[in-house]
Amino acid sequence: MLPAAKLAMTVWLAAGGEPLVDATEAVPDLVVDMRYATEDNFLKRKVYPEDARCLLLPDSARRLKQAADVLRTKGYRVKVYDCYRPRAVQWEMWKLVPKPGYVANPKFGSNHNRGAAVDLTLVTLEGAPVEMPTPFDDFTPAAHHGYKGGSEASRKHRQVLLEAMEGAGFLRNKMEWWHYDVPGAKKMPVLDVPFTKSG
Ligand SMILES: C[C@@H](N)C(=O)N[C@H](C)C(=O)O
Ligand SMILES: [Zn+2]
Repeated sequence: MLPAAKLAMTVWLAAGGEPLVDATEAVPDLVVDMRYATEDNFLKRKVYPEDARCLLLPDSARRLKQAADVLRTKGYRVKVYDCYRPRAVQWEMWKLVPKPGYVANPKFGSNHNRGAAVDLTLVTLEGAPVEMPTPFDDFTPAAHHGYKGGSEASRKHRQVLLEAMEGAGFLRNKMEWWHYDVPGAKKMPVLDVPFTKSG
């Protein structure tokens, strides 16, 4: 990769805080499907630029690599749907779904706004979809970790993902099988920087 491109992979906080890193640097086989950069999301419109990357705090990226390394040995790769999310987008989400648990109140900030949360699923090593209890951002009880319905395979996959993520120190969101936070996230600053800002 060209040095300039590598440099552009890093977003520095306007206030001089910790830089966000591109998660594909830590997890080279990461499948990136940034849903909010498409119309295939619950807002039904693009709220990110088309070239939005999966940006995370270094600690989040390190933990994601740890989980991905374990999952690979079990025959899975990780596919991310969302990583860092500008706070302005959080407000757009909250206007539509003001339900804490499913969407964090932007007044306090989502851990996505801190680069300290990731929305993800499993795919096979070849990148094929793996059955989960619900589609991404299905804000119903079927998305809860305690949900006992759906197929046995979907519950097993949810559990495989959960064990890998908790093994790497992530914390589950009990209402969304796809959402994980890093511990201590709330101490990190809420951000509203673009996906491409560097240096
Ligand atoms: C909107 C959904 N993908 C999500 O990330 N929800 C959590 C609770 C959040 O907004 O932080
Ligand atoms: Zn999330």
